[in-house]
Amino acid sequence: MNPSNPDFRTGYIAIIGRPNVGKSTLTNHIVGAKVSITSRKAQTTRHRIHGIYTDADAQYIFVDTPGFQTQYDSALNRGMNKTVVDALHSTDVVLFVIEGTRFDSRDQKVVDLLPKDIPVILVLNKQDLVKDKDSLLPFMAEMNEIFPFAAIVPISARNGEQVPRLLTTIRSYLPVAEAMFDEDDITDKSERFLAAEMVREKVFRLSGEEVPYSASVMIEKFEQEGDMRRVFATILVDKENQKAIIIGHQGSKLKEIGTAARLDMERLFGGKVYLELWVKVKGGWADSERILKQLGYD
Ligand SMILES: Nc1nc2c(ncn2[C@@H]2O[C@H](COP(=O)(O)OP(=O)(O)OP(=O)(O)O)[C@@H](O)[C@H]2O)c(=O)[nH]1
Repeated sequence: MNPSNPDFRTGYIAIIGRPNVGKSTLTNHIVGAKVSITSRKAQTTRHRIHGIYTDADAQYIFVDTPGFQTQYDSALNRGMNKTVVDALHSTDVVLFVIEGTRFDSRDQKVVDLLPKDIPVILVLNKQDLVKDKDSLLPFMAEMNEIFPFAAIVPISARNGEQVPRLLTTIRSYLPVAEAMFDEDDITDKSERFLAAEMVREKVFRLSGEEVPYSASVMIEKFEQEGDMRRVFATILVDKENQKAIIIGHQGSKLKEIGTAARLDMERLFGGKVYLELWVKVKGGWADSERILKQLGYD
């Protein structure tokens, strides 16, 4: 127990919601560092990521679940949905994020997964985009009919509006317990994992619509010598034409991806990074359980 605060609380919080509602943006805003990746494209977060935020009264340990996949059915997506469900049952509070004052059939699919034995807070994100503020109260009343939410909190993850209130609400559902992580721990994921996420984010951001979500990144080697890190990574794609897009004219796109990823790594790791990237074609990997295991999705 924290002797200076006998009511200090610590707990796990899962964030769930269909793709693109702003789950990563919310985690990043609270945790204050880029541990999870955001992108305009849906389905960019595949791993469970713990973001940790500690203040004088509580330690919030966030599990950022992957977007609940309702569209495709491959080994990867089945694994992702299982991760979502597992994450929910090992937490103290679940945040269910939806957009503004919209609730559609994809959100309903997520509601069907919500646990009945853990408090679920409904987060109405992107309030900055809601024009008709009068629609909020009736919408909240409607939402109360579809599930016994512990609380409903409208926020804007992008500008941080009402996020402190969300934290206070979450805290009231966390158990009284001492902190589990050092105060400046941002994530329990390894630098190796974060390096792969950063490369993957740049591939999505910089190679445009032609490269689908099947692109993945394997770290072949990660070495550290003092403050200097050497990262050797392979970008795996499905098809030859995707490989050509990622490499670009005379390697210009790959260079752009590499530079952007390296700068992000240097910022997060706090030291120089040497990054070497390759691109390989690996047909049909999304359906191969063996390769998924190698990549760490089990
Ligand atoms: N206007 C506005 N945009 C937001 C807000 N929160 C998130 N966004 C945007 O919505 C898009 C999706 O946000 P993400 O945080 O990647 O969404 P996600 O739910 O983690 O998505 P997946 O990883 O695909 O499951 C991004 O372009 C964000 O900038 C908000 O409060 N207001």
